[in-house]
Amino acid sequence: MSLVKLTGVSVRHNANPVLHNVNFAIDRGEIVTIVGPNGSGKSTFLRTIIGALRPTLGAVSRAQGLRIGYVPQKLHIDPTLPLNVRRFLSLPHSVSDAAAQKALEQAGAGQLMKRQMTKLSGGQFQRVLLARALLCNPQLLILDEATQGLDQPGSAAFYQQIEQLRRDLGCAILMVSHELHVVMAASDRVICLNGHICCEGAPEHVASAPEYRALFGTGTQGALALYRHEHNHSHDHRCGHDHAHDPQTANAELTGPH
Ligand SMILES: Nc1ncnc2c1ncn2[C@@H]1O[C@H](COP(=O)(O)OP(=O)(O)OP(=O)(O)O)[C@@H](O)[C@H]1O
Repeated sequence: MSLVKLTGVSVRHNANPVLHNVNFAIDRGEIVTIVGPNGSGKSTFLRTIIGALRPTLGAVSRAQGLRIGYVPQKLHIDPTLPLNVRRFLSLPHSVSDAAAQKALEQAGAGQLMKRQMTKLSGGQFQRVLLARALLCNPQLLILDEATQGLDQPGSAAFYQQIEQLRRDLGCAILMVSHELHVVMAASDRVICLNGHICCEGAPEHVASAPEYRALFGTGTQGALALYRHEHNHSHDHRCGHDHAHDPQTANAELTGPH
């Protein structure tokens, strides 16, 4: 059974339709990335999955007792507030030193326990948010533009950490990102959202889909290939070559264009 399943889900904000007839499921251990232009409903989609928003039509089902870890798009911390990482991880629920340290290590931030939150770099801050999401030992980890503001090497390192987490913890990962060239290489499946699911499939397939190209142009595919090439050299667990790309085959394998 899927961890979360959306069937015919539509969502309105006030009277405005934001999501229309969305069908989606994520299984254990999968990494799924949502891409889409600004205002296309990505955050609304994630908030519906978490249960923070109710669909106006359709149904959301979750595996019983599902544990979800959520890394938000932004988190503002009052710069005048003295708050170190250890105390931050105990908000709102107190956690042990051992649990806090373990979560930080899983997030690649094992040295940050005593640091002030407001003194962290952008990349360190995101890793602490990730550690906080890991405290519940999630079966599904959800990240909303988690690398906003990081430079490209910082983003690439962050997403490699995500892949490592999937290997170590076996959790499924659902993330939103604009950084297609970095994120797509780490994803099993990419969904292109623009109020509805325009197209979905393996990263290379979506990158060549007409619906995707209409929204994002054609420029990202070269960057994707470049990233994948570099990525393979630094990680010998992946296959060491790129697969020849045939747009016609790719399009044939896409599901659900509307
Ligand atoms: N709480 C709200 N009340 C009213 N309208 C909202 C609310 N939240 C979002 N919207 C509207 O719903 C639409 C989709 O917003 P959403 O934040 O889901 O898009 P997004 O794809 O995540 O955007 P971005 O890439 O800019 O973060 C937008 O038009 C937005 O203005």
